[in-house]
Order: sequence, then C-alpha cells, then structure tokens
Amino acid sequence: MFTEDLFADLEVEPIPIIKQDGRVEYHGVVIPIDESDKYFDALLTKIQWTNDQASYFGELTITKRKVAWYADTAFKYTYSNTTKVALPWTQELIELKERIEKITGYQFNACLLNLYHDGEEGMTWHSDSEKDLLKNGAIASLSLGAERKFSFKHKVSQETHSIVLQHGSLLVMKGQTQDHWLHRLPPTKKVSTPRINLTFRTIKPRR
Ligand SMILES: O=C(O)CCC(=O)C(=O)O
Ligand SMILES: [Fe+2]
Repeated sequence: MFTEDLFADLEVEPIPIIKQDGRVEYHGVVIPIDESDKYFDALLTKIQWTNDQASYFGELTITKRKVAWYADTAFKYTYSNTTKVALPWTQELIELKERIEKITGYQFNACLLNLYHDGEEGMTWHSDSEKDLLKNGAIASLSLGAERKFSFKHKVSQETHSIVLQHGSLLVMKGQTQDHWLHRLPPTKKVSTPRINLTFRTIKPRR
C-alpha cells in the first residue's frame, strides 16, 4: 500500500458512537485549530444571530442561545412552533459546507447555527425530526469554540452515550438515529466561553 493511501484511510475513519437503531459517527477534529479559530471569529460577527423561541409546556419563552438559518433557497422552516425564512449562504458557510460534504460524502442544502454564549446555555433532550427535514437524512454537526459534552439517550431503553465535542470537530448522525435516540447539550458551570455549532441538514424539496 502506498503511504498516501494509508494516510487517506487514517484521516477518514470515524469513531462509531452509536451502532444500533441508527448510526452516529465522530470524525474528531476535521478543521485545523488555526482555521477553526478564524471561522469562529468570522461566524460570530457575520452571521445574523437571533434569539430563538422555545415553547415550554405551552409557554413561549425566548432563549439566551442564539440561532440562524441558512440554505440554498429562502425556504420557510417551522421550528419550535415559529416559522423562519432561511438566509442565503455566506462565503464561510459555503466553504465549510463543501468541506463537510467532501468528508462525509453527503450533500446538504441547509444549515442551522447555534451560538451558546457560555456553559449555562445548552439544549434540552430532543430529536431532529421536523417534518421539513428529509426522513432519515444525515445531519452533520460541526463544533467551534468551547468544548462541550454532548449526550444521546435511547427513547426506549434509556441507554446513554456521551462524547466531548472538540473545537473544529465533526459528528454525523445518520439513518434512523432521530427515530430512536434523543440528544442534548447539557448546561455546565465549568464552561465560561462561547461555542458555535453548525448542523448541516437536508430539507425536503417542495412539491
Ligand atoms: O449544539 C449542538 O451540538 C447540537 C445542536 C442541536 O442538537 C440542534 O441544533 O438540533
Ligand atoms: Fe438537535
């Protein structure tokens, strides 16, 4: 085997986190640290961050966490009972999307970004199974900034798996993962710096 082939294999071999009732793979750091630092700064200033609304036992609350939606088309997307219109891709998002597509072999047409200002902001147990998303489509999650713990819980067996998402790392959720597993970003007092998460997704084509 040529040395190049050996390296190519080493670089693309992700670690399986979940192997039953779906599949979750952790690719580790895929964007080198210096580049990840630059992307973090660019996204922090150039993305149109807005506060998210969450419906909590029927009460609408504004989250401290900020979000933004970008996509191929200005599609309307319903999320947490609110309708948003996606913005056109920025240069940084196109670059990141192309890199993630090359690594994963999947194509994406939308991206949800989350900005967690510190460890007190997180996201509660949920699965990403909104009706606008392609059923069983892959979701590629890129993390920038503060390292945070991320957890999965099986909907029936309650089995849990946790992983630390590093600066510049990629996690991919595939197949039936959203049908069988919940995931969350638990809040923590140990983290005082911000984190940006980008989840590349596939929205169903409109008919
Ligand atoms: O911040 C993360 O790592 C995950 C975000 C998430 O689960 C979501 O946006 O649906
Ligand atoms: Fe999610």
